Amino acid sequence: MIVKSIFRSGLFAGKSAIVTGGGSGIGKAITSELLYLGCNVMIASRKLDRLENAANELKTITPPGDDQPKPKIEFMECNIKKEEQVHSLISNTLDKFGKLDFLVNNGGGQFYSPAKDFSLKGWNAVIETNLTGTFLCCQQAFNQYMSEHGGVIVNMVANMWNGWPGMSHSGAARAGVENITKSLAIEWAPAGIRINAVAPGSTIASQSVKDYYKFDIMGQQIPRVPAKRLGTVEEVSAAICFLLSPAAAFISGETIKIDGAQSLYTTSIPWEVSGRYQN
Ligand SMILES: CCCCC/C=C/C(=O)SCCNC(=O)CCNC(=O)[C@H](O)C(C)(C)COP(=O)(O)OP(=O)(O)OC[C@H]1O[C@@H](n2cnc3c(N)ncnc32)[C@H](O)[C@@H]1OP(=O)(O)O
Ligand SMILES: NC(=O)C1=CN([C@@H]2O[C@H](COP(=O)(O)OP(=O)(O)OC[C@H]3O[C@@H](n4cnc5c(N)ncnc54)[C@H](OP(=O)(O)O)[C@@H]3O)[C@@H](O)[C@H]2O)C=CC1
Repeated sequence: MIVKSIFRSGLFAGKSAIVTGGGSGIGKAITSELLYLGCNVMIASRKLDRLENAANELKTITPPGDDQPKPKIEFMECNIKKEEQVHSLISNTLDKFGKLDFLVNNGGGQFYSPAKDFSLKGWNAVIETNLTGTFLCCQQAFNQYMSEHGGVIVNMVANMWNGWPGMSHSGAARAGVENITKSLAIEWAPAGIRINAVAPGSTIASQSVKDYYKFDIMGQQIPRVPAKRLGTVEEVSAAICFLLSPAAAFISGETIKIDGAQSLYTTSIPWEVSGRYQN
């Protein structure tokens, strides 16, 4: 997978980024585009073998142009739910690259379930992954580096604007991420930090979605999207690179929806309200 970019070759030359969940799906597309633009990238998540495979695949990416230095890709295991592992992710990245300009909090996920069936363990797993994990990465990046040097952070949320029936744990977590994005945009502005979020519709045809959700959850969505098509991982990556770039120098605390106007039109899951609720 090599994502070409509409951005200027060398735009991020010499910069350094962390992409959580960078070994698959949207995260892999972001990593690919950052490398193409000259940025050194650390990818991190729970599954080391997948990270290693992705790093081997993506290490061949070279920015176009004879005068462009070749960016480096590194990988490490990190469960973003675990504070000590997040601490190590930031400190190892600083050891490898000497700096941390960009943090992309892409790692996350959930499982489909009616709210009445959640176990507390399942609820906590999703909140800790998406909300607490994103917060820990922001906090460690700030405390170990960005408080002194500035930086840019992009958080991943989802189409939870009208609730997220069937994924209400994740909707709650993502709404929390959207709100903390605003709080930190204000608290950390004096340090020269910008922090924004992107909200893909439930329509980004990543390989993992196809693998994980056994029924055709994506195909069902197409009639519910005004654009009448699914989105691509490259379209999410492009929005993130825009937010990381100087083109977005005066944008902070904002969330960009990448959903072909889906969120204006329907809820994000084909959920039918089928009669009166029965206990
Ligand atoms: C129309 C909508 C389309 C989709 C739009 C959105 C797409 C995406 O978000 S793309 C991302 C696709 N990938 C995923 O969503 C990842 C899949 N989920 C996971 O990897 C994990 O479940 C997790 C990240 C959400 C949590 O992982 P972890 O912290 O390691 O927790 P465990 O897997 O150990 O599970 C703990 C606990 O949670 C309950 N649980 C987990 N899976 C399910 C399930 N499929 N159904 C019901 N409950 C589940 C369960 O209680 C687990 O405990 P145990 O029973 O003791 O295992
Ligand atoms: N595809 C879509 O339509 C949408 C996706 N999103 C969100 O975008 C992000 C990327 O999704 P997508 O690429 O489609 O799916 P993926 O499943 O490919 O991406 C999720 C990534 O998060 C990583 N991850 C999950 N839990 C943890 C954890 N505890 N610690 C560290 N890393 C973790 C996974 O790696 P590993 O398993 O190795 O830990 C994986 O690389 C996710 O947050 C997803 O929820 C939001 C809206 C819609």
